[in-house]
Amino acid sequence: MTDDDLIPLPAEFADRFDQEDRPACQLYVVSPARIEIPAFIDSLKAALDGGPVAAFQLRLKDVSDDMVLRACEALLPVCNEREVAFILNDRADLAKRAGADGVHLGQGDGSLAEARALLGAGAQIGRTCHDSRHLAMEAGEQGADYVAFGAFYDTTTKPSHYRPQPEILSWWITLSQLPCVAIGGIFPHNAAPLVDAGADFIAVVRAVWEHEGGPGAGVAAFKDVLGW
Ligand SMILES: Cc1ncc(COP(=O)(O)OP(=O)(O)O)c(N)n1
Ligand SMILES: Cc1nc(C(=O)O)sc1CCOP(=O)(O)O
Ligand SMILES: [Mg+2]
Repeated sequence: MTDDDLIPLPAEFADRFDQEDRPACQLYVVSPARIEIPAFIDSLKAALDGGPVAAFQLRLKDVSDDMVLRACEALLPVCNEREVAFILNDRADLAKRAGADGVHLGQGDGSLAEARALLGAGAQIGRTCHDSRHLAMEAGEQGADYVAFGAFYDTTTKPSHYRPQPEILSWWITLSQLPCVAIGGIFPHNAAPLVDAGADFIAVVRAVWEHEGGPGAGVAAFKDVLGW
């Protein structure tokens, strides 16, 4: 099944969920693919103290399981102290061992049902859905806690040939109460169309970690567009 096979919602469903009840869009900070512990502990503290951050994702690539677990051990307390959700990327098994608040799973990162069985009802489980309405509906049916669409803009962090339009966010929030995340090439200057379209979260890497003023300034720069 492709998105072309989807039947449009009947008009009477258009205001099925009262959008007034939806919380304002929040910031979801994703780590660089490589970090140095312990130096990154202070970088994370600076980022999380730069403004209200709802969630932090540890997204390490091409490192050992031991390194991921050591990073979790160092960074989880920083998030816990600030009541920021700690989400581990890719690996439900390591999320369980580390005591993470949840896991983000791409389409090739394993089944949502298995992750739920492992992590329990209280865990936050996110699913990458690229530009696909079908994948998002499937993720919702399979028990995801949020769906992520992207990449909305060009990004060197994770080059992607998927390019959703902001309208997919508006479509999703009309259809589902499950939160949606917008990701990919998002900076303060280009976030407004995604916020306006209904993103519950905007997820960012370079906007925070490559900000010339440091990660705290990177987070603080979202102040106006997120209406803090
Ligand atoms: C919030 C969020 N959205 C999407 C992704 C991408 O996940 P995935 O497709 O598995 O790619 P990798 O990040 O694992 O390279 C994400 N990590 N977080
Ligand atoms: C991790 C990730 N996932 C994407 C997706 O489209 O699923 S885009 C992306 C990278 C986001 O990094 P930046 O904010 O630096 O562009
Ligand atoms: Mg992945």
